[in-house]
Amino acid sequence: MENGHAGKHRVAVIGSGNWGSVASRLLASNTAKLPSFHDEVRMWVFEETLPTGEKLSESINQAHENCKYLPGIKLGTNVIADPDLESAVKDADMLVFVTPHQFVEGICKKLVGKLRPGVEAISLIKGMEVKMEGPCMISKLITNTLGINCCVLMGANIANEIAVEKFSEATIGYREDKEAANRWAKLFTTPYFLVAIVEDIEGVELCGTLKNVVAIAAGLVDGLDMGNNTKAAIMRIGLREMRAFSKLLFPSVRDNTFFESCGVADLITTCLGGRNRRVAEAFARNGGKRSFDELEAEMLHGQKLQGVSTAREVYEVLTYHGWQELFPLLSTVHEICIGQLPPTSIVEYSEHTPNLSFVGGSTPCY
Ligand SMILES: NC(=O)c1ccc[n+]([C@@H]2O[C@H](COP(=O)([O-])OP(=O)(O)OC[C@H]3O[C@@H](n4cnc5c(N)ncnc54)[C@H](O)[C@@H]3O)[C@@H](O)[C@H]2O)c1
Ligand SMILES: O=P(O)(O)OC[C@H](O)CO
Repeated sequence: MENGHAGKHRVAVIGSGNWGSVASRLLASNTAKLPSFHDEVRMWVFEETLPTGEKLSESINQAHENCKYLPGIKLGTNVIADPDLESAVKDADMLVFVTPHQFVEGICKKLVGKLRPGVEAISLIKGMEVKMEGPCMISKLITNTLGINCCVLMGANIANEIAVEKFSEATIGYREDKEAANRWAKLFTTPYFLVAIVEDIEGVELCGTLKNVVAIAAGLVDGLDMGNNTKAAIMRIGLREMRAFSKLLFPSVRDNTFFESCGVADLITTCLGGRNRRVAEAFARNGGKRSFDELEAEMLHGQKLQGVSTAREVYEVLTYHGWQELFPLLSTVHEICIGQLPPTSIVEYSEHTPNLSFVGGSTPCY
């Protein structure tokens, strides 16, 4: 990879929410130490005005802290907030995408023709888009729009825990270019953040995407006070549907990927401590009478859920293929989110759960 900066790579982070800020902090701690990287990490900020009247980007650069999305944590003096997307990426040869998935397509369109030649990307975004042609993973959207290689990094990574350097693992998914994956792993690895690489980009990205739908289901059972056994059942059925759905979309997806941090570990941490779970619990406690949008705004103060929109996107794919009955958990979550079913339905479908063992097994049924 040619970087044109006297051998040093320049990193830019596109996104400055909760995980975007933590990822910038982690990367900046490494770029300051590693000789093959330029110290500065430029972080694109979707600009907003704080209640004090100050601009968020100015506040970050003054206090070295993102007081809205990661209060109380110093990011490092080498994290530079930049509200101008074009200027944030102009010198970078390593781009980290970490915005809520619903914004990435618009961002990519703005970046067309603005990147340095040979730039590489990684997506930390958990989500997908559904197009006329079918589902499109975010890494593919980045590659298709910008014509650049894009790996993914997913895992059991609740940002607030990584912000205070509690031990976590993560998984980088790549397609063919192992050297690029290793470069990203070097940039992300710290003693408290251990990264493995896996040649299964779709498997890794679908794990990170689909677990958010299962987390909504886990939150619903918490809100219904169903207890740990029910939640464990939801997680087991959810994992099984995640694997089956992934393999139907991409037969190359590997079973082993579900045993990496991006798979079972992320599913567990999200169903125990994530935002999707928390808001879904409140939704069930309110008997489904207050919408997810309303609860998200009230509880997350600008942070975004990915599970509700992902449930809708997955449902579109299931409906298109006539697969709803094969994926009762994934389908039911969407039907509850849009108010078509009550929250209690989350445990009512399970007796009809079909046998999904055919997917990737010896008895294909279609
Ligand atoms: N927070 C976590 O613990 C965590 C961990 C792993 C992965 N992720 C994933 O990372 C991605 C980003 O999440 P996050 O936690 O950094 O964000 P967030 O939910 O904390 O913050 C929302 C972000 O969206 C920005 N935004 C609002 N409107 C926008 C617009 N119109 N255009 C562009 N940006 C806009 C806000 O400025 C803010 O930076 C998501 O896909 C999420 O699933 C999050
Ligand atoms: O808080 P959530 O539900 O968006 O989940 C955060 C991360 O994806 C956990 O790995």
